[in-house]
Amino acid sequence: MASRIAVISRFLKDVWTLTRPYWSSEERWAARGLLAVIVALNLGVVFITVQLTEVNGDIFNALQEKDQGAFVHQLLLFGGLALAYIAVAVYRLYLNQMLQIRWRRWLTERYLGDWMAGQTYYRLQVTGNGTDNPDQRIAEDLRGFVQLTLSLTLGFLTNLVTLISFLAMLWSLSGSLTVPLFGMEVAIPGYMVWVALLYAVGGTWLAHKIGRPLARLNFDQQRYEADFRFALVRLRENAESIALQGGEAQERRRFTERFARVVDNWWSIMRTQKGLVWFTSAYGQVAIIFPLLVAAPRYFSGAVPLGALMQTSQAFGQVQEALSWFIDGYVSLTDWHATTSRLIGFHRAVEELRETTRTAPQIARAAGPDAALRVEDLDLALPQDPAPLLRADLTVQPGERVLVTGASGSGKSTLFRAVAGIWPFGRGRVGLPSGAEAMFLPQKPYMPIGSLRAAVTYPSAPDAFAGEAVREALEAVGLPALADRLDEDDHWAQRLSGGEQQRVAFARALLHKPDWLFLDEATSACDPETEARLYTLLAERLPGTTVLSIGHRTSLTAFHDRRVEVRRGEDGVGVLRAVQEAVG
Ligand SMILES: Nc1ncnc2c1ncn2[C@@H]1O[C@H](COP(=O)(O)OP(=O)(O)OP(=O)(O)O)[C@@H](O)[C@H]1O
Repeated sequence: MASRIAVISRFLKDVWTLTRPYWSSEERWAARGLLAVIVALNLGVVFITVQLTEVNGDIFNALQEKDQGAFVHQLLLFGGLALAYIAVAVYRLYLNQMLQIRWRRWLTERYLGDWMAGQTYYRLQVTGNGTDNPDQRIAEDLRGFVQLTLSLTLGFLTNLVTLISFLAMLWSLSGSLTVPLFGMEVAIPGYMVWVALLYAVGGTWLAHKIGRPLARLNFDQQRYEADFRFALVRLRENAESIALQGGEAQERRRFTERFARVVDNWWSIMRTQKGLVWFTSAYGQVAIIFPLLVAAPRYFSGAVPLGALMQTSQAFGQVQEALSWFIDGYVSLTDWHATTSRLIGFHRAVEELRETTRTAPQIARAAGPDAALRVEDLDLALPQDPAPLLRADLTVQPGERVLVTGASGSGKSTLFRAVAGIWPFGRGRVGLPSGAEAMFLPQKPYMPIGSLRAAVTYPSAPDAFAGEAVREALEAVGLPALADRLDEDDHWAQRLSGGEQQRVAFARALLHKPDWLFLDEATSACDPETEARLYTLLAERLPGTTVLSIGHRTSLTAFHDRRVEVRRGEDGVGVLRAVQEAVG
């Protein structure tokens, strides 16, 4: 019990951690004002429903009495109330949705900010610390959290007020019932209240018993559908590799397996729902007659008029509905709990990452006294393993062209990541001169989806360079045919060949004219002539740019002033050493 309380209080704390920031943000007054209006409208709906029920009773009384004047009067009253109800119901939903989107927009901005700041998105991925699918957290869970938090809290308030109002109405309508018990006459005051409570609690309990597996089954269904969809997306993303290797049979088997789970689970949902609908339909039908049946004796005895009978029946229905909300609410609560837990997991992972970034030993970034790149006493490590992967000491003077070589997996790309400042794992110092413009060209350049112009000018905006300059850069790297397609939208990563994508990246470098250019096997997909042409272009067009390349081909040495190589030291750790050879 104590541990259960601890779990609940921890969960509520988590909810508070997620909820508080918006309600105390710069938007707080607008948000609180909007919430106050929505609460008032919700209470307004309950109030008007109570009034409507009473007018409804009076209409039947007028009918019974054949009092046409009173009948018309009550009808007009009913019409006025119904109009008010419609207006309140419309704005209750409209303002609720307005608050949802404002809150969600604020939270999304904040989560996106946290995710992008300090390359958190990258570090979370390389450290792999338990936050799967951050995209789902930001796109779906934030929406779910906002929607469920509002619907649960407002639902709680509205149903509580409805329950109290209609219980009071039922109490005043039902009078007391006298039942013979052990030869005595026992009076049960407000007996309809007890009957309604029994009926609602009993019925909902039975529905809960029959439909209980549904919560789990629905949860599983979402997961199986997502797994199936993900397998299809993987095929689309890796279409070429799979087609080349003839992996269709394997993939097809995977699809069939995953889809079979979707179908199996669906059958279980169907069976459970069938049982539930048998019950709920019967329960719903009986609910129309049941209160009439129970209250009828007092009507026939003349104790209450027809209107009171009808009003009793309506109030009974409202009580039953409100109570069912409380008992059924567990499904939404489970959903809310899962969503909140996923969001809080993401929030914690980001906080922890920030904390370790602040406190854990890591590679220091410090610009040296001059304009050189300095890598000093660097011990590169992996995120999960503090043992050194590569030791490096390197100074590169401005204007130099240096080639880095070494065995596959020896840590060359990781060294570049450290120089770029996105790899903090390890010790030592790395410093690029402050204010220097650096550009990194990886082996597989990123191609944003959109126009070719946007792909060539990336990471600057598409209009950052004159159209003529962009066209000229594409022609220079040997892609004249693309120069006329700058405004064509496409999935360029799939449309262009590997070598063409690498040439687009070179065109980027020509446009941006960085002071420092880092090339990580940036010409590996090009033929030797194209590679030579690209490096010659760099020398001609960017004579002042310092170049540091990673590459395996010996032909690359001709385009560099010197070469450094990663070699395995006596202790098995890679060490970066200068290679004495005539190059250039
Ligand atoms: N996020 C990571 N978590 C664990 N290990 C990693 C991670 N990133 C890289 N590694 C490992 O670090 C080692 C060095 O990788 P790196 O990419 O720097 O090698 P490389 O010298 O550039 O290789 P190649 O020449 O094949 O490109 C590899 O063994 C790789 O598996």
